[in-house]
Amino acid sequence: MLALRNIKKYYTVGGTTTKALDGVSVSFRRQEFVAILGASGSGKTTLLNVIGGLDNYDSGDMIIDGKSTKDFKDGDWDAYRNNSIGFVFQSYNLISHLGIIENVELGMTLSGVSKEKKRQHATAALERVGLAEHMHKKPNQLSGGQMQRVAIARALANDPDILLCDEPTGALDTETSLQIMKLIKELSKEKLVIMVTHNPELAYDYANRIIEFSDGKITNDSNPYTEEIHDAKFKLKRTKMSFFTALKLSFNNLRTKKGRTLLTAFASSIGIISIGIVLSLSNGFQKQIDKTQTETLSKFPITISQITTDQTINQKNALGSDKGSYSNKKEITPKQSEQDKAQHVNHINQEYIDYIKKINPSLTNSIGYSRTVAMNILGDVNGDIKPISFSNATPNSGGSMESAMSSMTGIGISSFPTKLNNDSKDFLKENYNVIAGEYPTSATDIVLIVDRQNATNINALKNIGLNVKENEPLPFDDIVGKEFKLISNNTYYQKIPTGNFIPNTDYQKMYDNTGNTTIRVSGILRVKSSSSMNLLSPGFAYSNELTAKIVDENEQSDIVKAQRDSNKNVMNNESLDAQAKDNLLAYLGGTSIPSSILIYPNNFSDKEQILTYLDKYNKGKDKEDRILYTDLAGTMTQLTGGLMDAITYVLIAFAGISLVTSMIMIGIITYTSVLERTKEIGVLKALGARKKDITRVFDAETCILGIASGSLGVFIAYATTFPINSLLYKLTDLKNVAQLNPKHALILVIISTILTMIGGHIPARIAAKKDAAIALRAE
Ligand SMILES: Nc1ncnc2c1ncn2[C@@H]1O[C@H](COP(=O)(O)OP(=O)(O)OP(=O)(O)O)[C@@H](O)[C@H]1O
Repeated sequence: MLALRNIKKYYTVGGTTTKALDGVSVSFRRQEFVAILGASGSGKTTLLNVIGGLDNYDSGDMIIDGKSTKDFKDGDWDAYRNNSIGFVFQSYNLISHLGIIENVELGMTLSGVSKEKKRQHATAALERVGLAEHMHKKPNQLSGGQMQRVAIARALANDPDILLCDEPTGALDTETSLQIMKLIKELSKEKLVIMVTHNPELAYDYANRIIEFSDGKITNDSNPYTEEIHDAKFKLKRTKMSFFTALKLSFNNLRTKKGRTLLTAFASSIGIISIGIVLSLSNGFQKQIDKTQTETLSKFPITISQITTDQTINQKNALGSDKGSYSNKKEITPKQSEQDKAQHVNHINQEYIDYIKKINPSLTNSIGYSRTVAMNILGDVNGDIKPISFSNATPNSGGSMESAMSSMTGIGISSFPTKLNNDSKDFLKENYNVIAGEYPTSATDIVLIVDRQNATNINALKNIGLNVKENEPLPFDDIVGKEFKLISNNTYYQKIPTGNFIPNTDYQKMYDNTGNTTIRVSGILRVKSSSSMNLLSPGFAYSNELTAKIVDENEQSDIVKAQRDSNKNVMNNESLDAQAKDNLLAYLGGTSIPSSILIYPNNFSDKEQILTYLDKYNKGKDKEDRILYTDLAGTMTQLTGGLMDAITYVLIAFAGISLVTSMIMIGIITYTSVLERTKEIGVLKALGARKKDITRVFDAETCILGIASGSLGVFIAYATTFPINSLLYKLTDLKNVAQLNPKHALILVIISTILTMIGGHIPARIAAKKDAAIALRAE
């Protein structure tokens, strides 16, 4: 059954070597009761540990059922302990946080026996040791003798072949000792029982074979046996503990230390709480910012102007950049300026305009086409006919910088888009209220835009010939209904004998011309809400249709035709390059292609779709053929979005420090738990637990702690948002700023679990590596 061949086990500590087993050779019968007697320190426990596979021998061989154990791996020893060995210790070694029945079931739990079978076997084992009625108690509710009976039941439950008892009666009184001995004697009828004892009387009374031991050697054997080695018929069933079992085991352990567990969970949740609060605040602030931006920026158009800035240009090595070291070259490097490099000319053509027209009409209510065409307009200024204009430029100053900017950004322009179709909303009606007169009814109706205080640009009023002073009120009637004459190029310009064209100066005659178009101020309009503020600049605004009409009328005029054929300015003979000529032709109404296109999206998400559509046009096109757009609202959103993100990251980094602290703390706590549970680790190993199982038990414990602290943290963070919100409401009038995103909450719990498991895993590994024999000797 079991044979030891010249087994040696030496311990060397601090230079001295103890020969705990010094060449032990002995064989045991399948059923017998062997008592091992010997002085303290003679190596009896070491022998039991070696036989039980808790300790490895240094040399020699141990043969079980004909199989040598020389080549046994860790897993084989684990399975051997679990299947073939039952241990009974002097100090019972029951696991106090498990019930009696669970203690008895533990070995079967490790070998993956089903729940019903486990209960059945455990009950039978407890009945056998006479403890059926105490089955539902905890170990600390039993007497010493009863506890030892539980330990015997535990050793029996898995039906092992060998029962190893290390001074099983050492801690019991005489009467109880006798009862236990009787029980063990009974068992020896069906099993091999090897018992270490200091009590020769008990040994002689009960055992049928006595082996005397001294200094690691057998000195006497009352009933020796020589086994003939047959072919190996030894088979092992591997043990396997599921993570769920580990969880249950750890959960029970934590339950017995409720206070400490709760405190630990709370302490380690502080990191999660702070991150939770940071996230909910930044989340809320971002929502507020987005809301404000949607209100103010959603109506801003996407602009496609003829000259624009390429945002993608790499500005790292740009001229004047302050990066890198000083050059020591004795020469200079010519470079294009950043602005020049980034400048991109959009060649807007009919193909592109057709492409724009195909934008899904549900995404935009209006598309504006602004043109740089000059309007030849004459007005009656107190009986005098004079040229007037609808611009906001300072009178007699020529063009303004402002209009160049606004054509790029789409903000503060003076022409409004007309309805795309009957279903779409009217741009003016959507964004402006009439405060005098009416909305335009035809292309030749213009309107005066005023701000919330009814103020408008003084230059606009001066430019139509009104004699106004700053802050001097003007009645609506002075403006509403006012009429001007739009003069066609052929009337406005006259050809002189040199072949050049000059504007006519006989204004009265031109004014009276019957072919003129009449332009009327139909009404005064005021911004409706902050969202439409700045769309049209205060001053006169006219429809896209009006400029289209002017171009239509003048495209074939004499001056335009002449200008088309000449590379010089037909008015003053100045030489023109291609771009200047194009500009001049556009000014005279010679090109139907608009100078800029403004697409007004319905909302932010529709805008994204429009941008995707516009990007699609550029796919596969050469750089110079690409048409770039400006999305001012997008740029601004990105800026503020980036800022909020940056602040959030910094705050999370700070809060993260406390998370790391809690991770270290969990590590320390798990390590303490490992120390506290050393005995338990020993017992688990004696029952056949693998290293993996021990790691699992502690990993499971940290997993529970991690989930608990994560959930607690998230809950406290959530609860804190209420007082924070009421405080912020008092301070800033902003409602419900702090909002914990459920997704974030879940991620935080997961992070907490992972971090605590990492923190606890190292102590768990230490626990797994603990030597079982040493663990069981621990006090
Ligand atoms: N892990 C160890 N490291 C060093 N020495 C050890 C270790 N374990 C046991 N020993 C030594 O081996 C010898 C045998 O110890 P063992 O516990 O087997 O004796 P024992 O006969 O069971 O003693 P007792 O009857 O007092 O329990 C002792 O001298 C002990 O100091």
